[in-house]
Amino acid sequence: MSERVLDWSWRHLPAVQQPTWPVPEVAEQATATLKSLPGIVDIQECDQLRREVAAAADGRALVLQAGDCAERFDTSPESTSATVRVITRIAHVLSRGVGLPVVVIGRMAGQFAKPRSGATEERDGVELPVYRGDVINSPEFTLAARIPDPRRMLTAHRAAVAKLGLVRSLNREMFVSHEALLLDYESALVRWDEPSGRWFSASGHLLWIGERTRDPLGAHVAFIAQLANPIGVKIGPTCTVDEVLSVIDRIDPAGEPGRLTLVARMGADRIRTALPPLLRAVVRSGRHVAWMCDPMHGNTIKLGAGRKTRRFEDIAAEVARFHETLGEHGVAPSGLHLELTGEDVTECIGRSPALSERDLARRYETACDPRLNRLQAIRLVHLTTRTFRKPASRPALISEGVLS
Ligand SMILES: O=C[C@H](O)[C@H](O)COP(=O)(O)O
Ligand SMILES: C=C(OP(=O)(O)O)C(=O)O
Ligand SMILES: [Mn+2]
Repeated sequence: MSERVLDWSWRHLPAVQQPTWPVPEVAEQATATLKSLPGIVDIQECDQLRREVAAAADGRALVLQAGDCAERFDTSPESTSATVRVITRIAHVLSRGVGLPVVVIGRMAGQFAKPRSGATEERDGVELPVYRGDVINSPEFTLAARIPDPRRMLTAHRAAVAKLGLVRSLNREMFVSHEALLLDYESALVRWDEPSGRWFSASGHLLWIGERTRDPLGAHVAFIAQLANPIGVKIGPTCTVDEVLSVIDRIDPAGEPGRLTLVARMGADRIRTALPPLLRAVVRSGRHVAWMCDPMHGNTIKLGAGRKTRRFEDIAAEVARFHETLGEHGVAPSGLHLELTGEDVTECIGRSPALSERDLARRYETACDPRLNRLQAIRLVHLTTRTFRKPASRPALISEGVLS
């Protein structure tokens, strides 16, 4: 990390979920331009966030990371304001409810790239390349919209700068984050900090690696390991003990406080079996990371018409079971990772606040995954404060055999 030459050997490692640009020269021009542009965030703020995540890892604070699944270039300022307002509000509810300071991080100002389950999408017998986020293509169901366009990387930079300005005018302590998925974009926004002798990503304060790109031997992990920013890694129910320990070794070899957050996204029905072996292995290995709960991505279901939704009850149950599991292992819960919007959308269903399958047609506006609306987000955080518990002490757990 302290060499002034960035290691590009990750370019030779397997990189999944990348677009094939139709004209590679246009992509090269776009990334050359990106490299010459000012960064979006500075390293002092990234360092500040790392210290705050370290407090969350120690149980002295909580992190609330939230925003759209797929952020759009053309999100209106009114819609952004509504989302920042609801995030700010639930951060207060959480803070008051658990009696800890809450660190607020938007999935914003750069959340423009989406990993997908399939390369194509079919509608009425027509098959087109899948939408991969505004930085790559556009969601309209036409061939022209779905062809990857590398010039979108420059639009993403402009949109992120504008969004960060707006977000900061609404909530000055707020940080921004996104999935570091599109390696051409991310690598063009790496900057050198001369005073501290470190490389960092100027594309967002915290970057995370998704469930589909967390291969410890893959390009994403090798790339991100060189950056000084706080880093998140999503872990799903198929993650093995070896994988999680290897990811920690690669991204946080020095055990730096606040450096690494593991974001569990297991699903309400799998968290009680999938998370304990990983937690135990990490605790026993003596590594100290922050543990957050993403109760969204393990609970996506597809309804008849192919529309994705999530049941509010499953989301709330996963948070409760996350708290229960961490409590049993003497580990402090470090916070929540949510997909939400301040708009009154009808994308997730549930009994309270009541929304049924029939309501989905009314305001289903997400470009990728179903988000909590304002009332659902507020209700979820109230429920979260009820099941949150500070961990019992380690010696008690060892004598009970939980950590033996
Ligand atoms: O946001 C997460 C992923 O991009 C999303 O869950 C994948 O969705 P898909 O299964 O529709 O491709
Ligand atoms: C793609 C996402 O999540 P995961 O990698 O956990 O599926 C996401 O956060 O939108
Ligand atoms: Mn998503």
